Amino acid sequence: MAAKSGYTRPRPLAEDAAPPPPSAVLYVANCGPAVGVTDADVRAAFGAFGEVAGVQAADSSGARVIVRFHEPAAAEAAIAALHGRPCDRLAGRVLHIRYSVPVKPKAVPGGSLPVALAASELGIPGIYMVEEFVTAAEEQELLAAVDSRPWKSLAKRRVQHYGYEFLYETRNVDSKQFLGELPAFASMVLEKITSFPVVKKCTTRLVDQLTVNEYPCGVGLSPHIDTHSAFEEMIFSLSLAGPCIMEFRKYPRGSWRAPSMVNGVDEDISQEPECIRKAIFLPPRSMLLMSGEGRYAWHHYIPHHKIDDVGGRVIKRNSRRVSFTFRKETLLIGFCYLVP
Ligand SMILES: O=C(O)CCC(=O)C(=O)O
Ligand SMILES: [Fe+2]
Repeated sequence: MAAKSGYTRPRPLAEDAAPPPPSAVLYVANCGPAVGVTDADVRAAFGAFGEVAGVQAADSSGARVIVRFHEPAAAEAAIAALHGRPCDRLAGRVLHIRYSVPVKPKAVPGGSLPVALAASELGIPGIYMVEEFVTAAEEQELLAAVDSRPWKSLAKRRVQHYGYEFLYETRNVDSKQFLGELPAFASMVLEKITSFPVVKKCTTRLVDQLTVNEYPCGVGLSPHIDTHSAFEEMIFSLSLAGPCIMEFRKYPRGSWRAPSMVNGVDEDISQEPECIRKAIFLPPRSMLLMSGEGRYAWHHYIPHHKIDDVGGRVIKRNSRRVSFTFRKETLLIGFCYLVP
């Protein structure tokens, strides 16, 4: 019996819910090869009510089938005659018959979510993105610099930490363990950061901690907010080598819980209850600034996709993505502010 009919069982009905609308397609339970009923038997039994267009397995149980008539009237007559009654043509077997419903197409992850190409389209206060923040030559230099240094392997990606070690277990920095100044290879980025369009004044150094993340093709990052108490307001993230989609999620008060850590990796809670979702495309060499509401009230998340739909254009993540995330540890006193 052929599978993949494109139809399935109607959901169990609440008492006051409307039943599936009448159609020419029936979902028939207690019927199929697992209970000794062949395709030909089904055709013979249902053919008495009209021409049968097809008989297919409803699922892998072997005991539920989809019967498609050409005419809805035939399906109606079959339900009236056979549902819940012994069927003579099937040796007295009692069938349970309902109208079937089409299988809902599986959503492409993030597929329905429009992806902004600019922060202004995203409309989250405090999120800014500058394209071509570094040149292609600078990008190559930065990649060569980190590739000549030791990576630390996590479950799905590799990281390097500078300034302060980031402790994934506590989502905090080890402020007692100063690893030293940010490396020389990062100074060109640091200079550019101080002239980032919205960053106006800074009484101390703007950033003092750098996490380099290397994501293999298709690997993302679970939804999180960088610990409020560990880092100051501005978090900069430079994308190199490959693009990604960054999704932002704002959860209604109280409905979000922090993902727990499993072997040093965030538990995937991407299927949590309703939230407002927005997404932006981060091309290689772009710099993202998360500040204010965008940094404190929205979780950021990189979906684990190999292919993304960006405004109808299919973007393949066929290379690694390396990000440089610059933050400021909260220990030192000083402040920077943003031009509104
Ligand atoms: O890879 C990125 O751009 C973001 C990294 C990030 O959110 C983090 O390390 O906390
Ligand atoms: Fe983050």
